[in-house]
Amino acid sequence: MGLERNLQQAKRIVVKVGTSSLTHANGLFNLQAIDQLSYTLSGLVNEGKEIVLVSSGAIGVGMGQLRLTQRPQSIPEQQALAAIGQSQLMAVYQQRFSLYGQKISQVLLTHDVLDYPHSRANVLNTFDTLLSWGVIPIVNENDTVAVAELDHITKFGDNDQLSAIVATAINADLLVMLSDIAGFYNKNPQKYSDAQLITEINEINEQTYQAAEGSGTNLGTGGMTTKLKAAEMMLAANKKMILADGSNPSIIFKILNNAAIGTLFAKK
Ligand SMILES: Nc1ncnc2c1ncn2[C@@H]1O[C@H](COP(=O)(O)OP(=O)(O)O)[C@@H](O)[C@H]1O
Ligand SMILES: N[C@@H](CCC(=O)OP(=O)(O)O)C(=O)O
Repeated sequence: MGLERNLQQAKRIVVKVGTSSLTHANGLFNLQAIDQLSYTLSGLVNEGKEIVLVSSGAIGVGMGQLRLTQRPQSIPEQQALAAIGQSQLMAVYQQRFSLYGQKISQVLLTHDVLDYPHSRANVLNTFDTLLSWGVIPIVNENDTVAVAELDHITKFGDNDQLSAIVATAINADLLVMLSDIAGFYNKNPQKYSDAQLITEINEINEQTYQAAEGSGTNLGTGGMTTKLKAAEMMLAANKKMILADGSNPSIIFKILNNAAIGTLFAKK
């Protein structure tokens, strides 16, 4: 028997959306997904929820603008693409959210700013103020500066872990991670047709990581490994995370009504 989900009680919610949910394979906007996302998150704010959106997509949108079909290998080119794509992404969000009278804001962060007390306090004060005003902060990694000295390949461009860092720092009740897949499977479903969806995970161990592989697309970055790391952070903070299919973001309404959707990560 799984846990009672009890997600209707979640008040402060972080929603993370990956590149693969926001853009088509050719790098152009998935307008249906963005429209649904704007509508859904605005509706939740109207219900009294506090919503933070962690949105990837800057590099993918930048690639679409320059008509590139392959993600460049070099970090400076990826950073330049992110700089191009981020403003375009925000322009589209601004337009779509304004249809619902919803105010949004841009918050660009690096993973480490929450490690230092001074910058952490500034970031948390900003989030608290925006949320108290009913504004949705739209967070992305500050890709121009986000190159960790030692291991930029895994640290650069990882909004999965950033979303969990933000969710735990602002004491969110729930992280909803939307991806291009229905949830966490016992093996990579892009490779194995008999892979099975796991509906609930209470503990993450070596075996869980063994089932997680990299991204299936040209645009996604972390694949399942970084999503599991995010889930591990949420569990350690005794918070919940749901991993679900983001092709139709209004799925969040069903998730908050405790429908049996996606994979729930929660401590027993
Ligand atoms: N065990 C697994 N369960 C589900 N998906 C997996 C698994 N292992 C690897 N994957 C891959 O991870 C992909 C999702 O990660 P990613 O492409 O980075 O998405 P996003 O852009 O949403 O961050 C899936 O489409 C799938 O190809
Ligand atoms: N910050 C970068 C990428 C971040 C990232 O984690 O991408 P994804 O795996 O699609 O969630 C961007 O906006 O393109």
